[in-house]
Amino acid sequence: MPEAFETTITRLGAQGDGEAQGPHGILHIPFALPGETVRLAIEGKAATLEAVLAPAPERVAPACTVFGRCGGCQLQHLAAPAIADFKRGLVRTALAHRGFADAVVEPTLSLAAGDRRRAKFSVMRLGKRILFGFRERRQHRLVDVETCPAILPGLNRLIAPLRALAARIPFETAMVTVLPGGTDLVLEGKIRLDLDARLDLADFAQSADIARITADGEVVLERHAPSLRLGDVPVTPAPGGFLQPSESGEAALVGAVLARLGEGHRRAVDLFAGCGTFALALARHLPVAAFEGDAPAVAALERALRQARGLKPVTAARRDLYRRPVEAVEFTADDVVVIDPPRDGAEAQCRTLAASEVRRIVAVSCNPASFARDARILAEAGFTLGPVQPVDQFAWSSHVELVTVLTR
Ligand SMILES: C[S@@+](CC[C@H](N)C(=O)[O-])C[C@H]1O[C@@H](n2cnc3c(N)ncnc32)[C@H](O)[C@@H]1O
Repeated sequence: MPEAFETTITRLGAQGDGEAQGPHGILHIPFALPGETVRLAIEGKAATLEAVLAPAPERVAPACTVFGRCGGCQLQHLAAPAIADFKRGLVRTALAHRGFADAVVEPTLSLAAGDRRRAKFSVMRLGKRILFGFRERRQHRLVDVETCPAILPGLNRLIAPLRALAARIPFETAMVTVLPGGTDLVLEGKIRLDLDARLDLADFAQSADIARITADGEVVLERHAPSLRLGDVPVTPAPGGFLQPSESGEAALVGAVLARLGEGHRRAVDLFAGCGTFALALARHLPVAAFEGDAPAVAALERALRQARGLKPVTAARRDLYRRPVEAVEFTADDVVVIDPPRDGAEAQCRTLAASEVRRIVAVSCNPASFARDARILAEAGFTLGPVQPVDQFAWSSHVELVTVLTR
């Protein structure tokens, strides 16, 4: 039997849930905000928000009708300035946890919501009914969506046609990326494509203006290259390959990296380079050695380099930087290193950087906790952490990125 409980929320936890002291320990209460008096239903350790008795001044009406059920957003009920403060706090806390309590953390650079160029939709078939949308928060169920305020209008326009396609072709997920050069569609789910299905996809590509369709790893059709410009070089990413989630986010991160390059370097080393977001911008200024683990991303970068004009020399190497980080002796004191690892961070790579002669590292991270761990390795080898810039390109989620520089 759930127990009714009234309390005041003390803080927002790392996942964006309100936290309060409950009868048997700390409670995590989704959609409750600090300072609010709330009525909860408690069952074991789980608390559900029943009513907000005294709302916080920062509470706002959510932008989406399925907010609260959909797993995509956690913070639509919080005003933008408070989200920016919360994310700055997440960075501060992660740094303090690793002994950087004195680090300068700048105000969050927040990018507008509604800009995301990629979405991964899931499909669930209930008899004749098709659910098409996003996973529910912490559930396997699906929230049927007709529109999403976090994504570009060009992506929203594809929801209805994709839902109709799902009634004819049994895919389980559809990842769509809207790029200036065309839309890329990646379908997955053990799809067997007979001739009729292939013709159907060709008609769909024509009517919905899709540039390329890939199904379970097979490029089924490419009407033209779904490309974007990175560092002003046309690049066609591999199907579903990593890209920054929005054009504005990409521009903000590239700008922040270039602003921290410093002077007098002979070469930039771009670690975890993807298909060249930073490498191609850096190559306007310096020769670049790019390293990346994903073979299709390296191939995309190499293809782009063959067409590029006016760049300094760039090498692109496929390398698993977890198992085989670039060794200390492969760097020189004249290198500036740019590093942008996945969420797990770059512990092994930072150990070889610590042992190298490198004096300047521009770090980009999507996980303040793994960044702080890796920065501690570098600090113990004499690096000083510069001002840290939080960047929020995932409006309404609890994610935050950061850019900074470490020097010695
Ligand atoms: C956060 S993304 C950054 C990509 C690129 N810097 C950009 O901004 O587009 C991290 C990149 O690390 C790559 N990656 C993941 N694990 C890796 C590994 N073990 N070794 C090398 N690269 C890896 C991913 O393929 C992805 O391209």
